[in-house]
Amino acid sequence: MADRVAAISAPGKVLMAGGYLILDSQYSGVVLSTEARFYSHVERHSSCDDIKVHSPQFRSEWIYDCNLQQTNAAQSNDFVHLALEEVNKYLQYKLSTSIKGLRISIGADNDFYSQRGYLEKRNLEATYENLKKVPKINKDLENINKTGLGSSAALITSLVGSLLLSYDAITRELTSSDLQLVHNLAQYIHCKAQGKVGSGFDVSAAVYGSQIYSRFSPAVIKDLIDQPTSGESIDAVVNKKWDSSVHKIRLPHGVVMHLADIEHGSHTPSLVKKVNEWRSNNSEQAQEIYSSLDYSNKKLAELLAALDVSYNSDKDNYLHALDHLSNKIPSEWSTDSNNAVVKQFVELKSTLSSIRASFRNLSVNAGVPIEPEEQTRLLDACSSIQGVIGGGVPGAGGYDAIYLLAIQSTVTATEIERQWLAWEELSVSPLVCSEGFAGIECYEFK
Ligand SMILES: Nc1ncnc2c1ncn2[C@@H]1O[C@H](COP(=O)(O)OP(=O)(O)OP(=O)(O)O)[C@@H](O)[C@H]1O
Ligand SMILES: C[C@@](O)(CCOP(=O)(O)O)CC(=O)O
Repeated sequence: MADRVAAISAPGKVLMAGGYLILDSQYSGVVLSTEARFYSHVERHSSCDDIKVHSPQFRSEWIYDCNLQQTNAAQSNDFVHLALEEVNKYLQYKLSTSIKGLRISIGADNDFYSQRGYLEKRNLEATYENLKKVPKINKDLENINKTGLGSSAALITSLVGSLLLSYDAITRELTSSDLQLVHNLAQYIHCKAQGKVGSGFDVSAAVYGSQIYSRFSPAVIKDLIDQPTSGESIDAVVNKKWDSSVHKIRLPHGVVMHLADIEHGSHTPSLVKKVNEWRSNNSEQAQEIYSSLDYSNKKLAELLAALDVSYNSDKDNYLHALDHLSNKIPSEWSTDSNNAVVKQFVELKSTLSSIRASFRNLSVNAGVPIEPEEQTRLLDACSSIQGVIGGGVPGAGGYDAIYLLAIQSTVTATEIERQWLAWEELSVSPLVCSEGFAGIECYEFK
């Protein structure tokens, strides 16, 4: 019997707008958290000292002694190990307690990993219906192929959160100071585990949910990254307010995100390296493209907020506008309407298309396939489906994935799925999750 149980989940992320720009703190990005979540369940047992971490999807268990040395032969998991070590140092310094006697279980919703192999083996197509029938936290994966939802950020965030909760370093209410602590600890642990300091939007989405994000200065965590850490040095960094900024947003009422995983992937760090090199050698041209991207990214954020206001101030008119648009193919949407909400939706459509145009411009000029031609053809075809507002390549782009925003309707969802599954140039398959809005949450373990 466990003496104590703590369980915290954290969502995945989709960076709709702001890829590359958000590496620079003067720009912001629009990031949505997903319904797909990562779960960490921690049991405390006074009858033992060792720590066992079980991951059914990785079909692995990692066992550590009370000095956090791994004692079993499983291939080490640096993300899990570092999270345990750093939280332990923090708790020893802050609460004079060491972590020991733990049974931890970590699992992710299926969308974090491609389920194609599992379905193929059963001669099933990757339709929404079949994907929804795959057993929750499916263990039967021959290969773990990530879909780009940010598994390591969600893993570290949920694990750090549930460890802190286990030792009462945060509360079940998840107050703003609790969230700040989980964010700051998870953020630097994730950077350290990945061996690079990115913008941190993935950990921020895992903690706070859908948001407009601008990054923290890397200098904030420099000491923790460059040197061996101690409880004192960790405490000095994690218990202060950082200079990142988070403004909550959500998708407007009646709008859903459709995500597709593309089999042919891209290596994000190489894309980032090439874009940064090009930017430093072509500063004037880069500034022009970054400014136009920034303009459209900000416009997107403004429109999402404005549509939310429109819905809350006059629901009938808003629903009427949605109904009107959902019955038309996108090329027939027109700003001529005298309905202000229709105009906002038409602007949303053209803003998504401007973001894509600027990304293509960046692709051509930097010589980096951010929206490769294959994705252009796919996105163009999807953008002409009735009820689809627009879409793009999330995050760093490349061949990994696409997202679409669409008016919520079964007819539209069915047509999107049909088109993806029939697409021949690329192997495209849907994920089942849409936007989730929320960040970390306590959950009851069943
Ligand atoms: N279910 C899991 N169980 C244990 N460890 C996991 C699990 N999921 C992810 N991890 C850890 O996260 C690491 C992957 O992190 P990495 O930073 O390479 O991917 P990522 O950028 O988060 O991927 P993506 O955004 O595509 O999901 C794995 O090597 C493993 O250590
Ligand atoms: C290119 C970049 O801005 C976004 C990468 O996003 P993703 O991992 O492709 O979802 C890098 C970063 O923000 O750390």
